[in-house]
Amino acid sequence: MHDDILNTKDCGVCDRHAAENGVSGESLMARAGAAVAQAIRERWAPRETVVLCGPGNNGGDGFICAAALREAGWPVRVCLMGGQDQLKGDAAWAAGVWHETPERAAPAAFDTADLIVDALFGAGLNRPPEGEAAALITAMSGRGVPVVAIDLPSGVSGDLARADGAVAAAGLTVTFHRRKPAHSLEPAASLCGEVVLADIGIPASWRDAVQPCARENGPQLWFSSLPAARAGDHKHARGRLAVFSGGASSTGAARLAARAGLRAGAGLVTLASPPSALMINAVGSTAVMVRRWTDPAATDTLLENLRADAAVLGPAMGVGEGTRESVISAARAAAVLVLDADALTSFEDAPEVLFAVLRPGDVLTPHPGEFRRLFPDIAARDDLNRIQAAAMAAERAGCCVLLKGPDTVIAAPGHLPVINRHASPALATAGSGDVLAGLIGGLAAQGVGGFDAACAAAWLHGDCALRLGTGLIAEDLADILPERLGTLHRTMQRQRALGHLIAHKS
Ligand SMILES: NC(=O)C1=CN([C@@H]2O[C@H](COP(=O)(O)OP(=O)(O)OC[C@H]3O[C@@H](n4cnc5c(N)ncnc54)[C@H](OP(=O)(O)O)[C@@H]3O)[C@@H](O)[C@H]2O)[C@@H](O)CC1
Ligand SMILES: [K+]
Repeated sequence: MHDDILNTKDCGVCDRHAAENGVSGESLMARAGAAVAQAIRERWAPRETVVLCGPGNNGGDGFICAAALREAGWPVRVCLMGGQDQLKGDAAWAAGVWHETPERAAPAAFDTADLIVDALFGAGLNRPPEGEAAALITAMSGRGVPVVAIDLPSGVSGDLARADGAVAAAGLTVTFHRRKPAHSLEPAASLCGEVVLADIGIPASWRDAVQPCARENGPQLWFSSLPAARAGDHKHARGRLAVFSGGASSTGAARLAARAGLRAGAGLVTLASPPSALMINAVGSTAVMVRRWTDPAATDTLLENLRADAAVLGPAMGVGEGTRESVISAARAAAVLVLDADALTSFEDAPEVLFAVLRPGDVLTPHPGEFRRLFPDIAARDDLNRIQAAAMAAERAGCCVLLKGPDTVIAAPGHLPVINRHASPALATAGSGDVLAGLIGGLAAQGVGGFDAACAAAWLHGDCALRLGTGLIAEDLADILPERLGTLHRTMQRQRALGHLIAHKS
């Protein structure tokens, strides 16, 4: 599947696997360089182009790209950092395809360029660029013309997905075979600009050699696990969700989550309200039921009385002993727990107490600050990317962890982590996280497993935001969900029908 993400080391394994199966490195490089030239020609008319080649195979791709552009009539110059006699293997072969001696790379080389192809470093970057390399990168980005990165913008670490030194942000990045973490995780993903994935002919048996490290989120991963409403279902059969409210002055978050749970299809949603919030929640809710909740230590009894299938705890509940006690009590009930915000921060001083009561189907939804409070040692490690950090946290917590961000990562023991980029910056608004927790709770209440519920909710949440655009407020998100779910069902039906048709014809 093209939504697989591979670590750079494993991409190298795929290249070697190709060689062992009769596909040479030269052939891979020929296709890689040609794909970059093709992507450029599809986007720009011929213009003065400078290709900056580095000392490794990324530079080799640059030579091939330059030759292909020249062949198509483009005015192209090639600059090389280092001597041509130092090029090895496939890169040395590719330099021969260019037929000319490349110019010695210098910052002034870009002075007349209208387009720059960055083939300095790719997957082989092994330290922050300094000296000559940094000066070339700075000059590339200072020119102010489009930069097309081959595989990765030079200076970006493909696995850690960040740049620790100089980097030139690209308008287009053409990568090969499969995306690497940097194409999907911030801050690197934004430095890549548009990402084009090119097939370079690696045999399908690469899957015998390596495992992806993650996947991009999409309905194909979880659509079949979504509940389909059946005629004759009554509200209790469609899942019961309980959402816990804060006190009188903090009720909005829980109401947002509860409404989202209903929109996600839960048959019955109850707002468990402390006495001070009871009237406010009753007045502020219609289809959502309201139930008096007084004793944190008896939260399990309330959940059992409600016969809750899932429970959302945390949004504006307050940080402290009461919330801690409620979570620990809730974990004794049968309901799947979705823990957000204050339900996470309340365990900052003793996260292991929380992890001890969680079950595999439960879901934690921390933003980076909350993540740091629960997993300080993991968050402090600069040798891990967000995929690895979330996966390690999920193993430790023993449940699903959804680490929020523009590149939300969802990880759970036994599952390949998923990155959700189907979202919009407009989601950075008050209450949007409460809606997400409610959507997960609503799906979990209907029997969707915690990991699938988190993946589906993250995608649907983002889909609603993309549809609404700038100016959205949290209230809008859940209300547009039925329309988005309808569109998704129709799209998936069409795809299935098309799949049947193709299978039938072939
Ligand atoms: N058949 C294949 O394998 C295929 C590979 N493909 C392409 O190959 C790319 C990977 O190639 P790669 O492994 O040669 O690494 P690459 O990114 O060129 O850099 C390594 C060179 O850079 C140097 N260097 C590193 N960091 C540095 C720094 N900070 N500052 C200065 N120097 C630094 C490092 O030098 P050294 O560490 O030895 O000093 C070494 O010389 C991949 O991204 C894709 O584009 C495609 O064609 C598909 C087929
Ligand atoms: K590059």
